[in-house]
Amino acid sequence: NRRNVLDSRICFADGFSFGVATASYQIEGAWNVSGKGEGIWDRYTHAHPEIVVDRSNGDVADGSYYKVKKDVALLRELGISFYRFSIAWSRILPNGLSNYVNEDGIRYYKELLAELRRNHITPVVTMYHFDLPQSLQELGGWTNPIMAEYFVDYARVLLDTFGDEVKIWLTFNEPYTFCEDGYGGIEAPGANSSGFEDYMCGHNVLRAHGMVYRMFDKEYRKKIGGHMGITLDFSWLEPATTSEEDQQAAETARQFYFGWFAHPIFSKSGDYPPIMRSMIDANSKRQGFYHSRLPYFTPEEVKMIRGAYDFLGLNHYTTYLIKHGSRRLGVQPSFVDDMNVIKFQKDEWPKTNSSWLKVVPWGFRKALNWVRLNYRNPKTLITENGVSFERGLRDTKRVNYIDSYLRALHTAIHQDGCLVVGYAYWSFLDNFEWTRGFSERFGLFEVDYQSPNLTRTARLSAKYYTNVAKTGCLPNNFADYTYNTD
Ligand SMILES: O=S(=O)(O)CCCN1CCN(CCO[C@@H]2O[C@H](CO)[C@@H](O)[C@H](O)[C@H]2O)CC1
Repeated sequence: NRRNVLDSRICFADGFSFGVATASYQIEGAWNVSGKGEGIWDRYTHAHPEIVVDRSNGDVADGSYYKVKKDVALLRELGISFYRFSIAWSRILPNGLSNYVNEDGIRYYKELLAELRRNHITPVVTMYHFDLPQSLQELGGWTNPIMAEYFVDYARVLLDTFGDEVKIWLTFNEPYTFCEDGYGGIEAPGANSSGFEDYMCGHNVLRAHGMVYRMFDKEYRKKIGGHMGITLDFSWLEPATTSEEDQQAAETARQFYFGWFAHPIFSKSGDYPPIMRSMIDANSKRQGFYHSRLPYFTPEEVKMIRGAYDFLGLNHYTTYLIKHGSRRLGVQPSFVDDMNVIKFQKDEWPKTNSSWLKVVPWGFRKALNWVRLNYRNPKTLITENGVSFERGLRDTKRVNYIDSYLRALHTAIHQDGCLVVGYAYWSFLDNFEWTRGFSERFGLFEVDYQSPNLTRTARLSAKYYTNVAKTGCLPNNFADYTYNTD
């Protein structure tokens, strides 16, 4: 056992696993190498460099495509037990369709998986982390229902090709983010028609997820075994005051931001959250539409999607306050208008290098308990939690963030009974932070983008995290401050 009775450290259960996470477009580079097809983030950053604060892109990024051996050696040094990464759809199927498989793309991921196996590191693979093949976006992308079928074809190629080595699969990373910010906002593909295409995107992503899970469950599980889930992002949403209105507004916001995708899959009844259904139907009617802007599932689809999980992948970074909104008439239909709440953060909450990311560990505990209570305590893997701070190797603030969030997680598990089986820190390396480019660094390892071989250097947080991963306990001598965790 890890500890003796006088040991004051906080320790996680022996079976609890620590890992790190990355995503293909953010680290690989080699955007047009060895047969890889163009993806929507390649197109978007090349056509609209101004959308990224430092006008950078993922053409080169961390060059991870060329650094498999070196990077897995760093993972080994970190002492982590699993590595979450994503596969670039257009590296496997350059034009998105399964009629042409790019063998070199297969080779790259086979090489990575072999290196991980040699180092006894378990792979956790995300099938889709925002990087849709551009050729499929030209067909309307996720707003086109046929995209679900194309995703099933892609998933089948992945399961056939990698199913003997990969036992933990995530279909999607953060559908809220790529549907709302992508089809309703400024991220790729930049459709920017919120209130319409974001709901179409979400509808087809949920269908795609359900179809792939049922295929996995029926055709692959007995052959290759394994577990399949989906990763959802859940910022905790706290009522700004104890008023009935604000408490109602916070619950509505949780259902719109998280329940949009969690309720159809993890709730007992399935389908969209009732509050989303009723508010969007009513708003659409009032706005003169014959059909609700939120599509309807058929009864068969509700059944297919409900319970389509072995575990929940949960990303959590921060917390917001929610106030009730005042009904605004005549505005452009949008997700935010449908929800009709005011979202903000307290000025005194500790800041980071990302404007949206405030350090609020107690929100992590609340989010986990809301999941436990609303979805019957599903087996949960924390697939991302992390923080951006200014550059520098002595990143004590990042150590304090991780230490405080792990304390909140420990309380949620050991006091509240949340069934969390592991934790991945975001991110292994500094990487391309979407519209924030390389200006916001999340890595345990600093990447020197000026150096020709993109040198990786361990920060203090890498040493802290190695101690945690190897002992399963929070060391007493690293963090010099604990943020409020209750
Ligand atoms: O509030 S603002 O309007 O100023 C912009 C908010 C943009 N958000 C940021 C948080 N992200 C969820 C986490 O997103 C995750 O976290 C990591 C760090 O961001 C990303 O690198 C990962 O790819 C992603 O999975 C969703 C998009």
